[in-house]
Amino acid sequence: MESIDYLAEERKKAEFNVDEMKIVWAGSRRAFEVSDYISKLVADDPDLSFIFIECHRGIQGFSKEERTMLPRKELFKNTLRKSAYSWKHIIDHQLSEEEAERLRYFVDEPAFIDSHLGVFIPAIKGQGTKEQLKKWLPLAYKMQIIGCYAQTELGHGSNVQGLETTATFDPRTDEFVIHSPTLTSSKWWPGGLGKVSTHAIVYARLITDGKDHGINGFIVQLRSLEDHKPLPGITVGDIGTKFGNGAYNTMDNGVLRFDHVRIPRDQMLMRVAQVTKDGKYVQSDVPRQLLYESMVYTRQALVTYASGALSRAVCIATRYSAVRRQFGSQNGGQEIQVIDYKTQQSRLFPLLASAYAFRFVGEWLKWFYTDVTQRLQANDFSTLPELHATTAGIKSLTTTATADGIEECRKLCGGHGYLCSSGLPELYAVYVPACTFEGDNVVLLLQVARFLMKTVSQLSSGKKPTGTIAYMGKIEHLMQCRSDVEQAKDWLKPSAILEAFEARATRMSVACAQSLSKFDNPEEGFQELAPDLVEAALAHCQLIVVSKFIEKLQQDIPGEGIKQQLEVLCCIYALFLLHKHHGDFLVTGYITSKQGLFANEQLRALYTQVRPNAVSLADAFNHTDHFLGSILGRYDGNVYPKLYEAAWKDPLNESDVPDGFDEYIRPLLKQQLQTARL
Ligand SMILES: CCCCC/C=C\C/C=C\C/C=C\C/C=C\C/C=C\CC/C=C/C(=O)SCCNC(=O)CCNC(=O)[C@H](O)C(C)(C)COP(=O)(O)OP(=O)(O)OC[C@H]1O[C@@H](n2cnc3c(N)ncnc32)[C@H](O)[C@@H]1OP(=O)(O)O
Ligand SMILES: Cc1cc2nc3c(=O)[nH]c(=O)nc-3n(C[C@H](O)[C@H](O)[C@H](O)COP(=O)(O)OP(=O)(O)OC[C@H]3O[C@@H](n4cnc5c(N)ncnc54)[C@H](O)[C@@H]3O)c2cc1C
Repeated sequence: MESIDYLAEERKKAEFNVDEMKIVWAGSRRAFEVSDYISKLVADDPDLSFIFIECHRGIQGFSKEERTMLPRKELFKNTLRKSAYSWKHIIDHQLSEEEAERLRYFVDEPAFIDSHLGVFIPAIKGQGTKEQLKKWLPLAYKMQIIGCYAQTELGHGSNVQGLETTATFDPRTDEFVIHSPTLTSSKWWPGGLGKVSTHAIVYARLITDGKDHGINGFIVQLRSLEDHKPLPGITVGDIGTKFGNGAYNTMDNGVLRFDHVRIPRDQMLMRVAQVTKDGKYVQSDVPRQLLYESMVYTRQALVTYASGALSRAVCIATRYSAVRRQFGSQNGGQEIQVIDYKTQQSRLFPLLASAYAFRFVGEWLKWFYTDVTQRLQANDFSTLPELHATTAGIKSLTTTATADGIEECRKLCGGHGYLCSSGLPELYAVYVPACTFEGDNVVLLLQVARFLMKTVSQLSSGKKPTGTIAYMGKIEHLMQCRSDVEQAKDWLKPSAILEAFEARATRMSVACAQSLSKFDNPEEGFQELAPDLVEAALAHCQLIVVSKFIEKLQQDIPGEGIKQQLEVLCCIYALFLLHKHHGDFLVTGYITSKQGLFANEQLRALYTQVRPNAVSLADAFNHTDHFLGSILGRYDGNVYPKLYEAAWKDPLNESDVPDGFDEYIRPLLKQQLQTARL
C-alpha cells in the first residue's frame, strides 16, 4: 500500500537540492553511497533490523521501537546473534573496512565489537612494536581473539596514573605477574569484558626489581579459546544493568580481578618502554604520552559519532514539530504547526546547525588525526600536544552538546517525546555515557586549559603559536580590538564572527593566566581557578568549531542552494553561541550590549530563513526510518495512527484485566463498596 507523505508540503518548500546536501553531509559521494546502501541493507534484512527473542510462544520478532520492553538477558543474546550474523555478512560479501564500520553503525546496538574495533585494536596499533602488531593484529582482525580495553578500575578512572593493578616482572620465568592487590584495583567498566572478550589490554603498574615504572599496557588472555571459561586466577563478570531500558545494556561492561596471573614477557606492549630478559627497564625515544594514543583515536572518532547522534534527535524533533499543531485555529481551520513558534525555532534550529557544525569539525579532526599520526610514524612528535588538547576539547564540547541536545529534542516533542516509541529516551540513555567515557568531559577541558596556559606563557618567549592556537599570535590586536558591528546584518560577516570568538577566547585565557600568576604554587592556583579555566577552554573549543565551519564554506561546494543554506546554519551556530555566552563577550569588552542585541536580532531573522528548509535539512541526514527507530520522526509524518497502533503492542495491553487485579485491586474496590454500605 502506498503511504501518504504528510510532510510533502514541507518538502516542497526547500530552497536547495536535498540530494546534493546528502553528499555534503556524508563527506563525499562515495561515503554517501556506502552509507545509503548499508543503511538500507540493514533496514531491509530482518536478521539485522529485528530483535528475535525466545519466549513461551517460540521465537518472536520485535521492532527497534519495542526494544525497551525486552529483558536484558534476551537482548544481550540477540546482540550476540546480530554480531555473528554481521560478521558472516562482512566475510561472505567481502565488505571493505568502511562498509563494515557502516554496518556496525546502522545495526545500532552497542556491543563488544565496538570495544574490539574501537579501542582494543587501536591500543595494540598505538603501543605495540612491529613484531607485536604482526602477531596480534591478524588474530584480532579475523576475530580469532576478541579484545577489550581494561584501563579503568573501581577506585580510579580519570586518574590513569593512580591505577593500582600491578605487573611485576619475574626474571626467573621471563614472565609478568598480573595482580589486583585491592578491591579498588578491580578493573571496572571495560565494554565487552563482562561476558565476551577472550583478551584484554590491561593497564597496570610495571614493576621490575622492586621499582615502580608507572602505567603500561599488557595483552592478557582472560578466557579459554575452547570453552570460554575464565583462565586460572581470573575472576570476571558483568557489572550490572545500566541507565535506561535497552539502551547501553546490550553491552557487557565488566569487572575483572587477577590473582597472580602469569603472562609471557612479550605480551607487554613495548613501543614506549621495554623490559629486557634480565629485567632491565629501557625507555624508548618516543614520548610516554603514546601510551594514551588510543584514547586520542577514539576521542576524535567520537566527534563524528556526536554529529550522528545529534542529527537523529534533530531529525525526529524537526519532522514532529512540522506535524504537531497547537493553538491558533481560526474559523475552524487548522491549528499552527509548532515549528512556526519562534520559541520552538530558537531551541531547535541551533541544534540543527550544531549537527552540521559537528559534522564538519569531525571531518577536519579526522584529517588532523591522520596527519599527526603520520608524523608520529616518522618520529615527529611536535604536533602531539595540540592533537591531544584538540581531540580532548572537541570530544568534550560535542558530546556534552549532543547529550543536552537530545534531551532538548525530547522536550521539543512535548509529552509524546517521553514515550519510548519516540526513540528519544533510548537515544539519550545510549548516548549520555559519551560525556564520561574516553575521559570525563570536565577532566578533558582541564587538559585543554593546561595546554592554553602553556601557550600563553610561551608567547612572551617569542614562540610562534601554530595550528588551532595560531590566533594567539595576534594577541596584541585581539586584546584591544572592539567589534565594529553597527547593525544586525553586520553579524553575517565571517570576519566579524571570527574576530569575536578569537578575542573572547584570547581574553579569557589571558585573564586566567594573569590570575594564575598571582599564586605562589601554580598547581594550587590551577585547582582554585579550575571553573574559570574550564570556561576559557570551552571558549577556545567553540572557536575551533566555528572556524572549521567557516573554513568549510570557503571550499568549493557545488549544488543548488547548498552553500547559502550552510552559510545560514554557520551563522546560526555562531550567533547562538554568542547569544548564549554573551556575558563572556561583554565582560571581556569585545562587544557592547547593543551589539549583543544586534546578534540576537540577526539570529531571529536567520530562523525565519531556515524555517522553510528545516524538514529538508533534516532529510539531508538521510536517516532511514529503521535507523531513527522513532514514530515521531517517521519520514512520512504519519504519527498519530502509528502511535495509537503501537500502544496496543505494549505487554500491559495483552489483557484487558491486568495481572494482579485479583490480589490487589479487587480487595480495594470491595473495601470501598463495604465502606459505602456502612
Ligand atoms: C560487526 C562488525 C562491525 C565492524 C565495525 C568496524 C569498525 C568499528 C570501528 C571503530 C569504532 C570507532 C570508534 C569507537 C566508538 C565508540 C567507542 C566505544 C566505546 C567507548 C568505550 C570507552 C572506553 C573508555 O572509556 S577507555 C578509558 C578512558 N579513560 C580516560 O579517558 C581517562 C582519562 N584520563 C586521562 O586521559 C589522563 O589521566 C589525564 C587526565 C590526561 C591526565 O594524564 P596524566 O598523565 O595523569 O597527567 P598530566 O600531567 O595531565 O599529563 C601528562 C602529559 O601528558 C599529556 N597527555 C595526557 N594525555 C595525553 C594523550 N592522550 N595524548 C598525548 N598527550 C597526553 C599532557 O598534556 C601532559 O603533557 P605536558 O607534560 O606537556 O603538559
Ligand atoms: C558506558 C561506559 C563505558 C566505558 N567503557 C570503558 C572501557 O571500555 N574501558 C575502560 O577502561 N573504561 C571504560 N569506561 C570508564 C570511563 O572511561 C571512566 O568512567 C571515565 O574515564 C571517568 O572516570 P571516573 O569514572 O573515574 O570518573 P571520576 O574521575 O571519578 O569523576 C567523578 C567526578 O569527579 C570529577 N573530577 C575527577 N577528576 C577531576 C579533576 N582532576 N578536577 C576536577 N574534577 C574532577 C569529574 O568531573 C566527575 O564530575 C566506561 C565508562 C562508561 C560509563
